[in-house]
Amino acid sequence: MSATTEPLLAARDLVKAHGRTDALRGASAELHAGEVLAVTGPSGSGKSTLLHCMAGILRPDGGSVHYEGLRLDTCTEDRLSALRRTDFGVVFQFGQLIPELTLTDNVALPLMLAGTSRREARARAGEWLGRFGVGDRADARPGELSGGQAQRGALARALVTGPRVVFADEPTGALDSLAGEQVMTELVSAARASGAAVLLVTHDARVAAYADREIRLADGRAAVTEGAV
Ligand SMILES: Nc1ncnc2c1ncn2[C@@H]1O[C@H](COP(=O)(O)OP(=O)(O)OP(=O)(O)O)[C@@H](O)[C@H]1O
Repeated sequence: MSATTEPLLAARDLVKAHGRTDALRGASAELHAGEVLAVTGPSGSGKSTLLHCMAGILRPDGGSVHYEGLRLDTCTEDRLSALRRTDFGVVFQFGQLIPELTLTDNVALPLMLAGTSRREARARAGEWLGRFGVGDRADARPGELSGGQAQRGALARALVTGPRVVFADEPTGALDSLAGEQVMTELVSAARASGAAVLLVTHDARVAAYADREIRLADGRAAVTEGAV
């Protein structure tokens, strides 16, 4: 990863308050194409807020977020929604699969929202579920799955559209350490195989060790110089 290439996604001097709490106070981060970047730091340091601002889920109060040529922090909701459907995938701590839908339909949904036919979307969902080792659970609903199986389904849902960036917020936070290691290994290898960059928020050094690079937040801004993990 050359430091001279333009970042794919760049947050600069972000400021964001939640009510009276200053969650970000001048946080900056750059994500390059194809890299896995860990954002670490203690509880409350602003990691999730930074991820949400960089994913266009939250609008910062100050600073900027650039994704390729686009200013995410000022672009329209419609443009942001379209981008989140096509270019971004998200995985959260508790998979957040839709409980009423089967695993296949959960994974097929982002494709269908992007205009793919149901039949084609379900076929591609099935391939991704197989790739993540949960093909045999395709017809199960989330409530019938183990935490690790549900999280693999969430990974499949995040990657099925071929995103350029996967945002993963404590993706192993609800899993035991073995399941967590498996999910991290699968996330990183699937992202590398498809060329997606990963912005990984974690407070766990073992999870951060899967990243190419780490930035550490403290009190809403970068605490130390960026460096290799
Ligand atoms: N929706 C909200 N409403 C009010 N305060 C919030 C909200 N979300 C976050 N905060 C506060 O903003 C600060 C930063 O929170 P954030 O979740 O970004 O930190 P974090 O580093 O991801 O923490 P954790 O590791 O505990 O998830 C914290 O003080 C938190 O309590």
